[in-house]
Amino acid sequence: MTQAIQVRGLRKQYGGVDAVAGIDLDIAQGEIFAILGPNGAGKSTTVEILEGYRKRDAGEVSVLGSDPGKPTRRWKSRIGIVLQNTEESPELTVREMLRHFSAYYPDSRDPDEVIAMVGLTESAGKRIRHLSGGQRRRVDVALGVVGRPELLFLDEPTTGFDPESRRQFWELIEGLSDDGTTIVLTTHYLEEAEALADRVAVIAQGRIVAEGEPSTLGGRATAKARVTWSEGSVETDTPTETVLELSRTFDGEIPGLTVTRPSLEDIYLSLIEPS
Ligand SMILES: Nc1ncnc2c1ncn2[C@@H]1O[C@H](COP(=O)(O)OP(=O)(O)OP(=O)(O)O)[C@@H](O)[C@H]1O
Repeated sequence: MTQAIQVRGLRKQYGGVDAVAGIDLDIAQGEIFAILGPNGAGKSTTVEILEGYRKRDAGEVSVLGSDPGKPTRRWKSRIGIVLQNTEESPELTVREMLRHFSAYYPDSRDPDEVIAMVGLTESAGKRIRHLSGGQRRRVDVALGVVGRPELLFLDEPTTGFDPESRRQFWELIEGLSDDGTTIVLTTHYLEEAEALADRVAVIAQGRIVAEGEPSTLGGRATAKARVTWSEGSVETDTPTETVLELSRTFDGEIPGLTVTRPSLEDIYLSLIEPS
């Protein structure tokens, strides 16, 4: 499988303190990869190094086959970036902004198509300063994808989105991924990582503490299940058997039955606990 991103032994210090303390990463072409971790864990520093915005102190990094420490114009045009706070021109309309930026790229998407992709068709003629926070975020995303990037970085993309907008955004990202775009996102929403990511990495104190598919991260798939019903609750390795027994006891439907395994959030919280 071709790798979009390869990182070995990445390190970055600020004032003698480790922000990134030796990270290895392999992200395949076409993958949706989520980077999770508490505030200050080193996510943004890592991503900014991959984007070519920050110098590393040590380590080998390859992004789309090039060293992001020596970015070329051509390489930059193959990458889309959606930062946490994009500076936009408040007096331009959404359509003007997109048209303006699309001209920078050799193979850009049609601005109106991108506006439709992010659900802003009805606001295309509005000035940016008249948009809501969530709508501005959609403009950020539109600007990130207008250049038809092979690799898209999204830094906390759905902060401030209402639940419906978030779901629409997830569909947009899945569509981009189906078209072959590699996507790297940081998020504090565990359900977002679960819904979108093929793989996740959890970073804590500058190191990767777990990596894998959301469904199996940290032994999640093999963890004990909790069977709860109206009168009790047990943890068990054999929930099916427990449910069958209960069903016999109740002679049919079990009142208030739920069977759960640890959520991604449960696993995440246990992984980032200070040891
Ligand atoms: N320019 C800088 N100068 C000095 N220290 C910095 C700088 N940028 C980040 N740091 C420090 O490096 C560490 C990692 O920060 P980073 O922004 O990478 O974390 P993060 O995981 O992205 O956090 P968040 O979830 O809050 O965005 C933190 O301790 C932070 O204070």
